[in-house]
Amino acid sequence: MAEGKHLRLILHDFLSVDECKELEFIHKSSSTVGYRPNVFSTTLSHLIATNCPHFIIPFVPVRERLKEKVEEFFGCEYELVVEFTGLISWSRGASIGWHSDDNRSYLKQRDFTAVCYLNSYDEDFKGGLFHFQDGEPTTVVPMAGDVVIYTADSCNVHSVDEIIEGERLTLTLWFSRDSAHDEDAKLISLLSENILYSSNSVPGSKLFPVLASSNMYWFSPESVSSQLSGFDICCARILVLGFDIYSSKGKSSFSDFTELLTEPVQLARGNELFEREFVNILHLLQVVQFYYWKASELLSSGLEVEPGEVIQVSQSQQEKINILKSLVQKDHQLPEMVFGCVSFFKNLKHSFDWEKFSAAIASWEDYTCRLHKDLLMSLPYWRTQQIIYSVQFEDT
Ligand SMILES: O=C(O)CCC(=O)C(=O)O
Ligand SMILES: [Fe+2]
Repeated sequence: MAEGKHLRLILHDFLSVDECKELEFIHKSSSTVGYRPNVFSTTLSHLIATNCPHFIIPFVPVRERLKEKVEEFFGCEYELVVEFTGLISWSRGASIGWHSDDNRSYLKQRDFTAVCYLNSYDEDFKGGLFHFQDGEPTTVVPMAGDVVIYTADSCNVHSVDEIIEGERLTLTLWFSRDSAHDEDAKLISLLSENILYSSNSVPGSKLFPVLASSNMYWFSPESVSSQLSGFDICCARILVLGFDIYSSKGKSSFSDFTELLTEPVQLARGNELFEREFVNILHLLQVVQFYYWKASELLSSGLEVEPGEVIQVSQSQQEKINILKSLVQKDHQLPEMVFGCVSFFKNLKHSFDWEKFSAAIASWEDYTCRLHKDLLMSLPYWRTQQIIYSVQFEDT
């Protein structure tokens, strides 16, 4: 049992670089606008709701190791349940003042907190230092792979400085002694519904994401909460990387852009249009984010790649691209201010390659199929044990 009043633990390099990057990929392709201004989040139940239950697989070993650490440090082996797991990112303007994590009546079940940093102070974002009000250490500098663990009560009052630039990303978990707040039980029940009553039960079936309601993706600047300002975050994450989005649908259906994004879309860059269609904007976003996650190894993956045809954007296609752009972002500077980190995007814009992008499509399919297979094999064990854990299979 740890000593002292301010029970806290800081572990360096608890997560590997690969684990951080994979979770970053999941967040950047699945997040919704969060519970506070300039905050975005990805919960596990949201992944299930948007037909991406397989994205839960990369969380499993990390959750397991964190729970073990917390139980060991606080001397409560086998007593805790995970109450909440989420990827949370904060962009420019986000901050939180002094608080403890159980400071609302509906949060009293929270006993312990673990915050894993998935990217780094100064490199990926500016601002965003973490402070404890009392005791040592007073300041934690977020660095990718590090984790800070503390009691959720008033012994560990803390705050986070305002983000000045970039997007600060964490994997945050809360643990509880109260089994009525067990996240696993809820997730297993949602997973069972998702898998058992859909075509997702077929191994190798293609898993395409399904969009949640459009307001979950609409970012509004603080104080203005209408569709007169702001932007769609799925589109914006693609546009800030220097791409354009094309939908072949006629102008008449542009009146409701949200409908448009649930239908097939294509990717353009400069005056080039990639001919292959994606089933919806989330599918396109996943592949684009996958490209940037895996860029350095894509052409050596050994997968058979069907090269996508690239054609010149015609004038009428360009018009549709422009109309769509003006619908999904009311203010052109805002997305770059929210998601941008100037030096990073400058480098990205120069190194894009369509051949690699075709490889990313094949590699993304392979990746999702592997996760899906893992999920289908694990779920029966999870259902029996009522716990989400890493099941060891002989051939994997
Ligand atoms: O992200 C962090 O460093 C801590 C965030 C926090 O205090 C909270 O979400 O309650
Ligand atoms: Fe907190």
